[in-house]
Amino acid sequence: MVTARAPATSANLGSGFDTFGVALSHPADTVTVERAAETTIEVSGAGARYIPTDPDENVVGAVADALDAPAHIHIDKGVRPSSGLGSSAASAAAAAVALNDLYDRGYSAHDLVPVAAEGEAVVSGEAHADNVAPSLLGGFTVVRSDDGATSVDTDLPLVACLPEVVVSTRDARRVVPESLTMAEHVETVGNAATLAAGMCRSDPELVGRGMDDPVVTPARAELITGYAGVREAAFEAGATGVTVSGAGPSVLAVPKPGRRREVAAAMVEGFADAGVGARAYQTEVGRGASVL
Ligand SMILES: Nc1ncnc2c1ncn2[C@@H]1O[C@H](COP(=O)(O)OP(=O)(O)OP(=O)(O)O)[C@@H](O)[C@H]1O
Ligand SMILES: N[C@@H](CCO)C(=O)O
Repeated sequence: MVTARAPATSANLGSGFDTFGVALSHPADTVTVERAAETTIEVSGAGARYIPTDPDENVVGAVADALDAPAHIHIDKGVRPSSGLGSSAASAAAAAVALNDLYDRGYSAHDLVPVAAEGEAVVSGEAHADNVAPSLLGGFTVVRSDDGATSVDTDLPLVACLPEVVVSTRDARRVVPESLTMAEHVETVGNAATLAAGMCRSDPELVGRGMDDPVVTPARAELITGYAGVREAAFEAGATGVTVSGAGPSVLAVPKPGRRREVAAAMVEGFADAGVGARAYQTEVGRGASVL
């Protein structure tokens, strides 16, 4: 029997749509695997009743197939599904690490990125790696379709505020604009490059400034009740940048040093003002998945 933990993640970071991601130090999923003739799945924890146990519908079933590693798989969810915090990716990453160890496959964390991404295809129809890469590798990650993932360790406090509403990735992808102007392209590239430089320097001011995105985030913000008020409240409380986490509904903020608690409280209050319950994780950029 092998148990692995894989962290929640926040994809996009505004300017890096489908490209950037970070691992959060918490929350996380924990997956325990035992050799079996056929894969079976059991789920407990946050939102467990919304998660299918059929291996054809759960991300970990696709991971077990990809590794040719049938097992009884128990998923303990710390990351609520449809949260924008990479819930399905956390299960896929933890299962990949646990099954790799159980069956002595010898793959590296980088090798496991496309394996865990097969799990994501079960949920969204596409093998996106922008959540599984940070969940496996930790730190700040950049994924490109043709050459895997690059990761950078960084030291950065974060607040991830999860409201009690559900936005599915499928719905959030439907509102993504099909085109952008040259001016929007130039602004986005400038912001993304600023953010990446900020991550390399562990500089919350640069990261926050680079999170602005004139294209995808405004369209998705419309799906999140209270987003504008939450954003404003976070800035007033000392955030350097605020954006939609992944496909939403979570909202991610980078607090100035020493302001994390205030930013978290302001975001919860911002959602409350819009009549929406929410919880805020006071977290930071963390490590990737590991066997416990
Ligand atoms: N092991 C799993 N954990 C969580 N969700 C799963 C799992 N297997 C299948 N799913 C399904 O995936 C969907 C949730 O995935 P979705 O991509 O919408 O949310 P998310 O992973 O929290 O978000 P995001 O990728 O935006 O950060 C739900 O429909 C859920 O039933
Ligand atoms: N990059 C993806 C992350 C969610 O899976 C999106 O924003 O749609």
